[in-house]
Amino acid sequence: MARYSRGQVCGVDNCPSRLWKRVNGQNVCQYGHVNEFDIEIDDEDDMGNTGAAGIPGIGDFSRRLTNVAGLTSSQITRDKVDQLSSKKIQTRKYGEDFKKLQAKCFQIILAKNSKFIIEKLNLNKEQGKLYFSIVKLLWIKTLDRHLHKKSTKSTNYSIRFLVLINYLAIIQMNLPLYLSDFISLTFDKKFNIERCEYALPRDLRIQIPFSQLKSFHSHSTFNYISILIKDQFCREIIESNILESKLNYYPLLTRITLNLYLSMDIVRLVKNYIIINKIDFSFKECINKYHVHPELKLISIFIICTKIYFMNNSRKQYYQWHQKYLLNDSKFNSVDLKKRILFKSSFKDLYNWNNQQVDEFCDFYNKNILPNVKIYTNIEYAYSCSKVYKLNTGAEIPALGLGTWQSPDEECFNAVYTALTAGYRHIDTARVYQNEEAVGNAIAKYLKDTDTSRDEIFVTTKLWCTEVQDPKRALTESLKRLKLDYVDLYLMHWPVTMSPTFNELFPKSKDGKSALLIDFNEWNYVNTYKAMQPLIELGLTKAIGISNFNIPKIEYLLSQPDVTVIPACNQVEIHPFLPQQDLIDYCKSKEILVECYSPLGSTGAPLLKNEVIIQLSEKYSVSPACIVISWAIARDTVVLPKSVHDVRIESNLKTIELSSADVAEIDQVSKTTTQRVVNPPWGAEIPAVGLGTWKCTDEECYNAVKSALNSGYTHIDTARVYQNEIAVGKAINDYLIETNTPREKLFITTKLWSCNQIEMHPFLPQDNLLNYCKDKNILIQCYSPLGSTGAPILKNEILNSIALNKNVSTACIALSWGIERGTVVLPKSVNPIRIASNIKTINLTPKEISIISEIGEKNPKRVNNPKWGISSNIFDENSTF
Ligand SMILES: NC(=O)C1=CN([C@@H]2O[C@H](COP(=O)(O)OP(=O)(O)OC[C@H]3O[C@@H](n4cnc5c(N)ncnc54)[C@H](OP(=O)(O)O)[C@@H]3O)[C@@H](O)[C@H]2O)C=CC1
Ligand SMILES: O=C1Nc2ccccc2C1=O
Repeated sequence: MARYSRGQVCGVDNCPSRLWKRVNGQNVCQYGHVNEFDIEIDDEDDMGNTGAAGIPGIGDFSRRLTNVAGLTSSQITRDKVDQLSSKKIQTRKYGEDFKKLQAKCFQIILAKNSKFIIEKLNLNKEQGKLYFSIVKLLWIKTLDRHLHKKSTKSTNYSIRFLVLINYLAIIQMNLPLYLSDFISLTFDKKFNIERCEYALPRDLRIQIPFSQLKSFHSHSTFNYISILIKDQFCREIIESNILESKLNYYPLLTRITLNLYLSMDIVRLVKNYIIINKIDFSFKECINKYHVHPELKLISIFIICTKIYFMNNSRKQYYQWHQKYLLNDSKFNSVDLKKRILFKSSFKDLYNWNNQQVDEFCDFYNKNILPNVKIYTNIEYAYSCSKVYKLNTGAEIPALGLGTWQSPDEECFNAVYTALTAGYRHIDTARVYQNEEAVGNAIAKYLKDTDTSRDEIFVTTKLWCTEVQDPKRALTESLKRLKLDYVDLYLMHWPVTMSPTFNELFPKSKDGKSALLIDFNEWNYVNTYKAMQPLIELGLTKAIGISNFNIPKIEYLLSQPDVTVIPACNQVEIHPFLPQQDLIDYCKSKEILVECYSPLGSTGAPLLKNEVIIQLSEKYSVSPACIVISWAIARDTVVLPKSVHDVRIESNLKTIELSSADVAEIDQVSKTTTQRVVNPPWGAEIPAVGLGTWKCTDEECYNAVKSALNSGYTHIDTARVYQNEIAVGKAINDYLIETNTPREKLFITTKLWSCNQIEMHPFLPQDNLLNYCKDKNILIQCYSPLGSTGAPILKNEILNSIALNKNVSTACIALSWGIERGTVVLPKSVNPIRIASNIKTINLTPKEISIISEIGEKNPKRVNNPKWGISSNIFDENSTF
């Protein structure tokens, strides 16, 4: 029979045995625990220099943690569980057994917890091992005190104690994680501390007496924090182990300042601030009155002072500091210490470290590991955005909200719940997103789960274009889906009216190509807005607003006599590719808050691939999304990033303060890339007859345009090269004001110099080109439809005879021919009578059309052929010049 040999502590069920023997090729301890791993028997050291899987130094304890976590499945462990199960009634009677069981459970959770934190902080293998070593150190110390010393007072291990262990482990390591962050981390739904016994294997769980279950539970964040802070045990640890009853802020402050490579001037600044303002850092304060944790207090003051410091110094200094910080010092030779910690130190060493050694370790950690820790969102710079604006109603609106377009039901539910849990207080949805129900369910669940009051969350929905004629019914139905009594903001989604229906969201025109729109005169956005105004009084919404409105539309809306409520918001597409500064300035002047939709460039988030954005994200060590979102916040606009991924939802909430130079740099991005991503195919209409304006003086042009508009033209054609855009613009604007006509009733064309509007008239029918363009769905606009100066077309005998026959003018025949062929004609005239008559066209028979076309087919005549000074003819079909 094999003899027992002395080895490392077994650790399974906190078994203290060090005696091992080999049974059937496995190591079995004196109490029957089997260990699957190779154990160095006769190793004097508890941890030894040999660990699991051949990793030197650190590992055995981790292995023990994982062993008990049920991640291995040795037969003996199973037998032991069976044995416990069969004796469960008896086991429950024994307080001491329960204490051990609890300790074991906590150890399991601690292992899971630690793994979670390693994952969350994205620590690499080496960093993870270091982290584990500190957790182990604290855990063993605790076990030692509470279990092995067998104090007469019965000590239950509660979940708050366990959490505290992890937190203390973290602050010991100087990880950039503070109490509030940590607590929210523990409340992350991936790490469900509320019912943490469910983290245990079932067999173990059933061992917990019902009367003790509550020690595994926690109820609300608030309770949780207060218990955490009040708990006698925690106080003991805080006071005796980690910090004094009053935070000695000076070393911590110096350390932070040095770690961040900041000037020691900041230490002086903070110190003066603390002295002048008599800031108290005692823990008692925070324990008794639930004040801010002293560390957090210090950090806040530190941040404020650093900001003041940089504000009062040159920008250059800030850049120099930032470069230094980013570069870090790679020169620090740490090999020895690193070796010592990783390879030479045993558990015993760690256990016996004095304060100086722990400090040394922390310094090493800070200087060599921390700066390399690539945390997705830089906790040191990025903070959960808590900015709010005041609406013109007096209500507050959180600057950052969750977008939900293209978030299908189930994903949407998760996204909204995750967002609210992460701290979002603003959700944007719309009737047309077809997810109001999911949004409502998530909000309802969150409010119930967390006992949060409805008025803490800002909810926006939008009126869809098919329902604009009955906004009261539309909103009532939205509220039903949202399970809310009111929304905080109700927006007119688009200044567009579609054929009214509550059953279909996208009724199409007969050809199926475009949305089925209602004529502007029949119902337009002014009617819609007026119908929305009473919704506030009815209590269905706290505010109303608009979306997708440009300046002329807002101007027109506000100029209407019965528009009495200034829209609270205008939600429009804004991102660095489409900054719309003019619109923002205009809205600000009218006290309308701008909300930016598609802030990342919508589907596929194209903004995040932009070079300027990427460079800035590297400079600030944050994600590109953080830069784009922070830019919107810096411009005092609301921003609505959408995501259905938890990690993105959480990180999108964290914003940074960009320097004004960087904001200005992002403002310039649109100079190289301009892009509107949301442009629904509403299918704009183009009036078949437009007024041509080439070759007339400013005065003639002004009068001609005015006269044309007064006689019913809604289409005016001009061009940069006609040098009359100012006159055309003045005539149009005067007309709009005088007749109170909205801008969108008119169709205005201008041309980039060298555009491809073509010469086309009966002398130059260009059938090939016409058919080619028709095939490609390109609309032809005919310039010189009467043959330009002198109108030679009007002298043509064939045209004259047809005109005579039909009792109309020859001009009418030439223009009607153009329209019948599906082209736009642009006759120019400065004579009011001619202008008025040119808009009147008639139908021609196919025969008449082909007779007219034959005029030019036989002998085409071009009247406009500028001398470009090149050898080839620009109109030659074989020339690609
Ligand atoms: N009033 C209006 O007419 C309009 C309003 N809106 C509103 O604005 C909101 C936002 O606009 P939207 O067009 O959705 O687009 P966004 O600009 O918010 O971009 C969303 C896209 O970016 C991805 N994404 C989100 N966060 C990140 C990240 N951190 N890193 C990488 N990719 C990321 C998302 O993917 P994933 O989800 O897979 O994470 C999704 O593909 C809408 O959801 C809607 O509420 C939008 C358009 C029009
Ligand atoms: O919210 C919207 N997002 C969109 C994207 C494309 C077209 C229309 C819309 C919306 O109305």
